[in-house]
Amino acid sequence: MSVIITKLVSKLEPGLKKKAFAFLEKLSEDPSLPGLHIEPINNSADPRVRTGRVDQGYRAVLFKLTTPDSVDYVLHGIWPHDDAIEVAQKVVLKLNPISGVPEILDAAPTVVPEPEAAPAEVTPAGGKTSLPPMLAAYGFGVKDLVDSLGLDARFAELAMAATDEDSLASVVDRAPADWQGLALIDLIGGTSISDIKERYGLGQHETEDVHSDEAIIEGLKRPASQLTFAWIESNAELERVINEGDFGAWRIFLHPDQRQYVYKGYNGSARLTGGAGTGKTVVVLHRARALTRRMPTPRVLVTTYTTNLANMLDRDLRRLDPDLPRAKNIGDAGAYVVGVDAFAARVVKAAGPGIAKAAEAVLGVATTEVSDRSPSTAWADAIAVAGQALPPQLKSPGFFEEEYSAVVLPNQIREKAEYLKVRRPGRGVALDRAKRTAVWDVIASYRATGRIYGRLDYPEVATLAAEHLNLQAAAGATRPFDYVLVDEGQDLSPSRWQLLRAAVAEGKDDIFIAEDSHQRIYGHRITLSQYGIKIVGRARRLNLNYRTTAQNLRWAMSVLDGADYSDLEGEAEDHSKYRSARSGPVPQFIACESVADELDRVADLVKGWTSETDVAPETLAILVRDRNQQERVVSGLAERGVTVRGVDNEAIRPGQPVVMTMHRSKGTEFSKVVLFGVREGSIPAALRDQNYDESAQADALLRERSLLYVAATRARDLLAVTWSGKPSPLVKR
Ligand SMILES: Nc1ncnc2c1ncn2[C@@H]1O[C@H](COP(=O)(O)OP(=O)(O)OP(=O)(O)O)[C@@H](O)[C@H]1O
Repeated sequence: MSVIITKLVSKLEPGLKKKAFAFLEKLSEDPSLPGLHIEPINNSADPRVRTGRVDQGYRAVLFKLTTPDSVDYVLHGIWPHDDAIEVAQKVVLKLNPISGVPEILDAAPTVVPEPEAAPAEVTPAGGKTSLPPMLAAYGFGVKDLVDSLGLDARFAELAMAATDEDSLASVVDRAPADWQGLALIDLIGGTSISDIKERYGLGQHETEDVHSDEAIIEGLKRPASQLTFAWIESNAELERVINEGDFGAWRIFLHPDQRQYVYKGYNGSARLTGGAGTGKTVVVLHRARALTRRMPTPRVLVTTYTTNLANMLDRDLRRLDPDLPRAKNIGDAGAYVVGVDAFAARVVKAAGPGIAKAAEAVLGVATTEVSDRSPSTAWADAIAVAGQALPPQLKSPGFFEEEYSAVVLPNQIREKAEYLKVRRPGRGVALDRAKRTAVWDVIASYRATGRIYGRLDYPEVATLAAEHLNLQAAAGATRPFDYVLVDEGQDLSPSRWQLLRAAVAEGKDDIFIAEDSHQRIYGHRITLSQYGIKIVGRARRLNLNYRTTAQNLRWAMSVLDGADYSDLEGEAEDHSKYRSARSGPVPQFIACESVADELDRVADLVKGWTSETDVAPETLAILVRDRNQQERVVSGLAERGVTVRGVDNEAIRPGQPVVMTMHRSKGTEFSKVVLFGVREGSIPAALRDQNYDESAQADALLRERSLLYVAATRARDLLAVTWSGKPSPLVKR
């Protein structure tokens, strides 16, 4: 006996959650328990309908499905007693005859809201013309939607009347079933009807009896059904779904594409691209669980660039499955979640004196002093000490960081003679022999200082760790992991990739990478194949944005317009395919006269938001370009009577709206977001340190665009963009 829930369960009123859980827990134990009162209803349109007693005032409406193998209950929802009886009398569970997806429908005809008036377009002369319906312009008619896909006829009519993406998104919001809304989004995204049918498993079962219990149970297993219906594996899982509401939906109701990437076996490394909010992290987490559940329990590394994000992955993996086996130490069976630099440091620490061999190979010195990190001024100091022969434009810490991490470390260059000969593909700035010699002098000084103080920088630690694992493997040791999963792959530098390559042997499902090159805010463009990670045809894409409304997404994508991005295999990236399943207000743009004025306006905005009922203050955020601005906003708002919390490395805590840098906002999400100080000169920031090369400048500008894109896509519902003086050139209205 199982309980099958629908998404409605995650939308229960707070006061009802505990009781709903107790009811469903008992139901899955034994439906005949007397307190449950599972009873049929007189004159119900569907004889399988049952009601059950949740408490004195509330009743659940269920369908009882009986097959030779089991008796299952589908929970439709929970309502006050009289409403529940009314619902129970008229609802019917049956297969949609065309799509083969089970649907819960009213037997009585429904009243569908009238289509919204088509938005009007203002002509230059000031007159108004109506826009043509959008789906018709794409060549689709009601017949395609209803007869080929099986969409509800009234819903299809509404969809046909939509004249642009926003009005279509608001129609999608009212879809009678999730798959119907998503099919529309796919259609305007250019997916063919036959591909949509395949993706959602539609229309391949036309001969089934639409009312039989067996056919309905089979239908509930199809990809389209799994967007709305779910079998509950355990009471603990049920409790989590009920308690966490919409925010927990990702744990249960995967999109068919997401599901495929979670469970698919790959003949090697694979890569998943997708815009912000398309569920890449969701796939990484589910896939990590699926891999960890293989028998015997394998060793699974889940990693990403920053510690903050690794902590969030760790928390969410626990939320997804608190019982998942966890590895305590590197090399133990179970899931091991850690930031990539912390992983490198642990490998190096665990090696003890054994790290000397790797240090000899990478740095040319068999040091074992590897626990301290270089200060952020180390390159500037080395340039000051040993950079006299450098041409002025190369006196740049940015140049050295990149040269060291892209050329010197990955090639294990230890001496000047090696550096004079090394190929530097992909590096913009050309270096003749004299320049190379001058550059090497600085690198040698940097290394010498590191040795004196026993310090290494992060890329050095990663390279040492990679070399150590490779040396051990060459001596016959097994690599520490069976599977590696990487989130935010676009931010990793060559030495981190070398480390991850060294952490797992080449083989089936060895490395799974989620990435979005539009969100690269650290590091430089690289291609994976250079570091032994071969994707070869195992790259896939997610296009549906679950987080951001269509209106906010459109603005966020306008920030990327006109810039060239390429993915981790060097292919051009296109953002025009991303679509949102949600609709909301257009972003607000607030031009201010001065910073004081901007703070006044933002204080009013935030006061308004926090005064609304049902708003958890920590779901509101103000995102800023840097730490100074963060402090200014926190104190400026405090002076205006608005208490907000500046968040740096610590986790977000409940109770107050959050102020954080755009960098720190990576991977987070909020209901309402202000992008503060989006003015000329602030973003893009003045790029003083990138003057050594045009391509470095262009890359730095790309990262600035990405930063604004990352920040803009943190908002689930509302986005406001403010500035004082001139707006950033990236702001298009
Ligand atoms: N199948 C789903 N059902 C419901 N919500 C989902 C689903 N997939 C993703 N989401 C929600 O969408 C939001 C974005 O998901 P996620 O963080 O995985 O996206 P992402 O692609 O990693 O985003 P980013 O690159 O911006 O960090 C989250 O709130 C998540 O809960």
